[in-house]
This record gives sequence, structure tokens and C-alpha cells, in this order.
Amino acid sequence: MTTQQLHEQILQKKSFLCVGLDPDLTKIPQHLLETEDPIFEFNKAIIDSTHDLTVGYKPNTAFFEAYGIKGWMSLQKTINYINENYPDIFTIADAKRGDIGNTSSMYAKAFFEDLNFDSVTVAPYMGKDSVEPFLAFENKHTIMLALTSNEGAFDFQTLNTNGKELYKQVLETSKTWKNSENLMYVVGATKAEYFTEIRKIVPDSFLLVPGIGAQGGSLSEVCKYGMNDKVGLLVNSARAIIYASKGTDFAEKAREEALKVQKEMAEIIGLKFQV
Ligand SMILES: O=C(O)c1cc(=O)[nH]c(=O)n1[C@@H]1O[C@H](COP(=O)(O)O)[C@@H](O)[C@H]1O
Repeated sequence: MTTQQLHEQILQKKSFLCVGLDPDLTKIPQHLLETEDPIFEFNKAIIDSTHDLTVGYKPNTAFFEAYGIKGWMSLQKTINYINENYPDIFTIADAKRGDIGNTSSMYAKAFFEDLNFDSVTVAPYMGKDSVEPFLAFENKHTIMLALTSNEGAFDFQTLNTNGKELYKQVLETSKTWKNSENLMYVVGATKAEYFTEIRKIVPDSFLLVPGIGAQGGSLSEVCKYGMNDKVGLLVNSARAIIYASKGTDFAEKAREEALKVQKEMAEIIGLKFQV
């Protein structure tokens, strides 16, 4: 999927919501635990009830890998289900990979070829040769961590190195890499006050923004400082949507929560783009 197609979908759905699929067997409804693949059944129900309100799904691989081979199979079934039933939706493998070049190539193959995700999250710490194997896939997108939503972001990312904060260095350097038009960046919703500076460096890039909902980030603040003239944001929420209820009505309640976010987004898009 191209960023232009993603932009068109955002305007059509009046949404730049990305639902995080972070299934946890201790949190999903009891009745699903009796099925053969509770994680997949959970995801499938959430997907079916929210697909018209969201432009992206982001399974975090940790929540699948934790269950070994069965979890990995649930991930495969989940991505196949989205690709077969809702092919217009942008998919993100939240795996935060990155290694020496030949190893990164294998990670890229795993997520782009085998699983057929549109994008994967990547850590920048190992530098250019660890990221370029992902960028080599021209019809795919690499989403690099820039300024994360957690408290630990202040341990390294905001440190001053040669007069510049590290996350700014990451943005400035990476945008010169080969095929960097396929680069997006993660910026936490809890760091809304940083978006103005970030937009000065990467005005056109899509930003994946986790941290509204359970982590308390503000959607309106993110939009105020982070939106560009093509929207340019994918705002992720997982727990606040997928765990809205622990009962048999979980998918319905997830839809209600997703709808609240989508309505706020529709209002913002309407005001800014007159659609
Ligand atoms: O890369 C991510 O998606 C990510 C980066 C970041 O800075 N903060 C962050 O919360 N995330 C992920 O986004 C999701 C947030 O989930 P909720 O806090 O439940 O909405 C989790 O899967 C996190 O691992």
C-alpha cells in the first residue's frame, strides 16, 4: 500500500485510528478460552467489529510470541484474516527489530514476505545497515522508533549529543537513507509538546503515535502539533479499545470505544480539510 492510498482511506473513513491487537490470555473474555484458538477468535471479533472505523491494525508480536508456536500461528491467522477480508487496511507488525544487515534481511523477509505485513517497527540503535534491509522492500514501510511514549524515552532519546537531542539526530540522519520515502516514525502521544520540533525535521512523514487511551496521551494535542497537510498521523490505541469489556459483549464494547475516538478524529479532519 502506498502512503497516498493510506491518505485516501483516512479521508474516506474520516479516521486515522490504528487499533492495537495486543491479546493477553489473562484479559480476554472467559468464554473464548474454550475455543481452539482463543487469540485468533478474539482478534477476529475485534477486527470484524471495528474495521470500518480504523485504517490500521497493529499486532504487537510480543503478545503472540509469549505463547510459543501457537501464538505465532495465531499471528499468521490474524494477518491473513485482515489481508483476505479487509485488504485496504494498513497492517503493522510491531516487532521492534533491527540487527546487523544479513540478520535484518531475514527479519524483513519474515514480516514482509512470509507474513505479508505492510510495515514493521524497527529500532534505530544499530544504524543505517540495520535499517536498510527493511527499506529495500519498495512497496513496504519501515516504522522507526524516534521518541517513544514511555518514561525511559528520557534515558537516551532526549540526551544531547553534539548539541542535538538523539531523537532529532535519528530523524535527520535516517531521512537521508536509501528509499527513505518509505520511512515512518514512532512518536508517543504522551510527548505531544515535541511534535512541533519533529515536524520541522520530517514535515511529510507519517507518524505512528501510540499512547492515547491506557497511557493517557491527548488526541487533540497530538493533532494540534503533529498533523500535516495530509493528516500524516496513525494514532494507535490497544487496551482502551480491545479490553473495554471482559464479557460476551467485548466486541460491541470495543466498537463503542473505537467509535468515540473515530468521532473525535472525524471532527478534527472535518475542521482541517473541510471533508
Ligand atoms: O511501537 C509501538 O507501537 C510503541 C511505541 C511506543 O513508544 N509506545 C508504545 O506503547 N508502543 C506500543 O503501542 C501499544 C500501546 O498499547 P496501549 O497502551 O494499550 O494503547 C503497545 O503495543 C506498545 O508496545
